[in-house]
Amino acid sequence: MLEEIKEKWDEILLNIKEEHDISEVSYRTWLLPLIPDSVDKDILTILVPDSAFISYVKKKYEFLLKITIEEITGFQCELDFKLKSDVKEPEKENRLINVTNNTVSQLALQNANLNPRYTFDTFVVGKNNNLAHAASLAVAESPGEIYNPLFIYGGVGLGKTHLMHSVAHFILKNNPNAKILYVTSEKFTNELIDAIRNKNNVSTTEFREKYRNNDVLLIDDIQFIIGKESTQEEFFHTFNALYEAKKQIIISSDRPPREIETLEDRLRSRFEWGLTVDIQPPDYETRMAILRKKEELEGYNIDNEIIKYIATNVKSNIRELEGALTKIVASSKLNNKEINLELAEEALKDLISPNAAREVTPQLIINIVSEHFGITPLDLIGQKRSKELVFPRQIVMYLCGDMTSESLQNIGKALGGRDHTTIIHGTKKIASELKTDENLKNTIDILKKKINPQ
Ligand SMILES: Nc1ncnc2c1ncn2[C@@H]1O[C@H](COP(=O)(O)OP(=O)(O)OP(=O)(O)O)[C@@H](O)[C@H]1O
Repeated sequence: MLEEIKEKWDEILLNIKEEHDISEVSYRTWLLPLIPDSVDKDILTILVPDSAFISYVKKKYEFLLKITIEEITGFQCELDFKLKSDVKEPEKENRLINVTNNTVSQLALQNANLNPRYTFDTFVVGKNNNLAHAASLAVAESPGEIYNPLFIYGGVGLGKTHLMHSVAHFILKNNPNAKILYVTSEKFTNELIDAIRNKNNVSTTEFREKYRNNDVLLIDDIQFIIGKESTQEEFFHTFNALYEAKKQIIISSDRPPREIETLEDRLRSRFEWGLTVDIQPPDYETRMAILRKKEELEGYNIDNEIIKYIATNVKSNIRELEGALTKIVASSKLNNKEINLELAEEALKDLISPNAAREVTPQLIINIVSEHFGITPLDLIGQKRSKELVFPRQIVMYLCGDMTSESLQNIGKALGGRDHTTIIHGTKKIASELKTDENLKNTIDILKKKINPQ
């Protein structure tokens, strides 16, 4: 019987997918990895790659597997799920998940505050994020039902935001009317400050409605509400209201709840009610797969040697990994030169040099501030004077004065060759606004923590 089941296994899995309308990503995550291993009397043993998800696969797919096996092979059986690594050597694998028809409307994405590029299809699964990916997918399939809250933690630029948005996309695709809101903890805090002061005529009641009236609330970088008592208090009530109504909450942080020292105990324990999963830095194979995926998405055509060079040298941050690829392509276009190893080495010398590590420099501040405000470093140091650029530029001036020992001349130089009087003016302006503007204080606080996380 085992032979027949093995022979027809693909057919069985595909049948489940088609008959029960299982999405491509769920099919690849839960069903494709299942392996029929042995038959003993009427018990079929199936191998599962991850222990944390045996119970999920059982709950969601055991019945479907049983009836489909019977339908296709005539074998009436009970199923026993075993961990693959207990039986066989684990395999190395990176799965590129390709789901094409993305039908979530632009408006729904905007309302929920989602990045259209951050979906499960563009997320590369490797050993470093396997569990976080599977947990996110399980939540996307059954929001509010299994892991609530889902708490995802990991270092800078490792894909926490990408995963959170993927869950939201998936839910919106299945249910376009789902009410979903993604927000950073900075935005949550600033809106709360505004509501308490009744700025822009937003009352605390409206604030509460906005956050509590959701099917799914995604809150990013929760570590930044640490130490802010009134925000923690408000978030506590938001959490309770959503949780009691069985609405899904997904939280990200740079560390697990137990390591967020100033987090109130009542929040810490609530964060641990659901499932906590981490994302680690990617291994070499995953870095290669991410670079290839990026290459494919952007339509680049880059020699394998160059991809290997980047994957070997940029290790701990996926944002930097992607940035390295973009930098090489930009450098080739700008200098009108073919991409080769020499050009790659030159383009990445700052990133890869051993001294490039975490010293607070004007360049680091420029990079972090521009990312925070969603502008490019080139625009930030450029000559345009629109409000969206002037404000972050002045913040950079202020932070360079506060966090580095660079001279005004050097700060001006890093900011595209500006005069020292401009730097003094910008710095003073921010310092004076800081005296009265709570939102700005919160933003500067967060930027400082991003620049110097210790
Ligand atoms: N597994 C992955 N596959 C493909 N792209 C990835 C993956 N992980 C991260 N990325 C990409 O890396 C970049 C950084 O990811 P993201 O912003 O999600 O990180 P983060 O962990 O939220 O960072 P931060 O701590 O700064 O908030 C994004 O462009 C994202 O698409």
